[in-house]
Amino acid sequence: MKTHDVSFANRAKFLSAKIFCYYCSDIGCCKYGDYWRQMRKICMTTPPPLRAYRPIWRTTFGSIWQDKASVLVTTIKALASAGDLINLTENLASHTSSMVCRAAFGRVSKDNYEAHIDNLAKTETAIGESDQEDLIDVLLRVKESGDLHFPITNSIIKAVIIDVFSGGIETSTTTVEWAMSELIRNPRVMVKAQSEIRKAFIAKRTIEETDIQELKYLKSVIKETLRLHPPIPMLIPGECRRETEIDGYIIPIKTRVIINAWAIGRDLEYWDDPECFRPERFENSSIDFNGTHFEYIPFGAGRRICSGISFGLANVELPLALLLYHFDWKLPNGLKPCDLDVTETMGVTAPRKNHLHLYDASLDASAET
Ligand code: HEM
Repeated sequence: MKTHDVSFANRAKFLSAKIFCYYCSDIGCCKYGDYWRQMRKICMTTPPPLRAYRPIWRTTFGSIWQDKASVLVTTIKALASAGDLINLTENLASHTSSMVCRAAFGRVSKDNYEAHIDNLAKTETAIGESDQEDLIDVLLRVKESGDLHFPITNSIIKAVIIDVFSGGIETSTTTVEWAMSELIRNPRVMVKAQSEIRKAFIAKRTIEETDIQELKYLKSVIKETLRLHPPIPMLIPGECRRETEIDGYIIPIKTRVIINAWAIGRDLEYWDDPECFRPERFENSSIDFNGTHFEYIPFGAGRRICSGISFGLANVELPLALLLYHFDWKLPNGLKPCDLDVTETMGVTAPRKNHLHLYDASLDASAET
């Protein structure tokens, strides 16, 4: 991934990607080259006011972020006060999808795709000027600006939206779901994480992004979760672009390459007691998921590293912090932490096989006092 990254920067071709991603015209599945470079630049690297991911950024760190998070808390509080068992998996999936929909479609429902085109014709603001624009608006404006080596079509816009949906929803939901599972299985870590958050958030009316950045232990909990449960355990399969020699082996062109990030994160050669959930291993450690530490690659590495890391993390940090701040989670039916089923599903992503059901014990505690 370090020395030969460019040789393996193509994606393996799948019929499903051809169908779902408009002949692989999205960023995640397209061939490495100038088209990929243009699309990644439009989404990420142009100055912030112009970049297409800007509405994602604004949604994540703006007031919508707070509103959606408070809906999550209110919904769960209502279920908890009725004494219901809470299906955390479903609630988290619904929260993350509504964040992603807001960033992609704005207030207009997806059925009104044509309304975005009408809006574009009516308004005269330049790209990035309006604070109301969503991802589709920005992409349509980039398309209209015309100054591109590979002109953007409506199909390309749809393919980029598919990337945001397929890359953005299940990954973050799965991460929070596994973090909650590991915290339930490790009560010591749960207590430590909750006390950090409760100390930091006490007397705060709203939680800002900067408040989350202060939560050092929570960040280690998330890193440890991504080590043991990388949401895309085999990354996105790559394809060899030119014959390459590695350690005396000749890798022929078009060889499909699958990298097992799940196994790398549990490799005894690099990790002490790898099966143990111990966030402290990341304290005073420079190991990060930015693609430069090859023993830890939950977002991949090299040229094709995930382009949505900030959005993905924000969609993990805030809901997890709020779940730990507002509720005291317990397993139902007197189950012990070690009884929690942690079977994974097989697939592109690896969520829990069974939904995570917990109940809020804070009401029991207040009833006793
Ligand atoms: C916790 C959240 C997330 C995780 C763990 C994650 C993980 C990954 C991984 C493992 C890859 C493949 C990297 C490789 O093959 O080397 C990837 C690629 C990608 N991700 Fe994410 N992702 C997350 C969130 C997001 C979000 C929120 C978006 C969109 C806004 C996104 C968009 C993409 C795209 C477009 C690619 C393809 C990049 C390329 O081929 O150039 N991801 N992600």
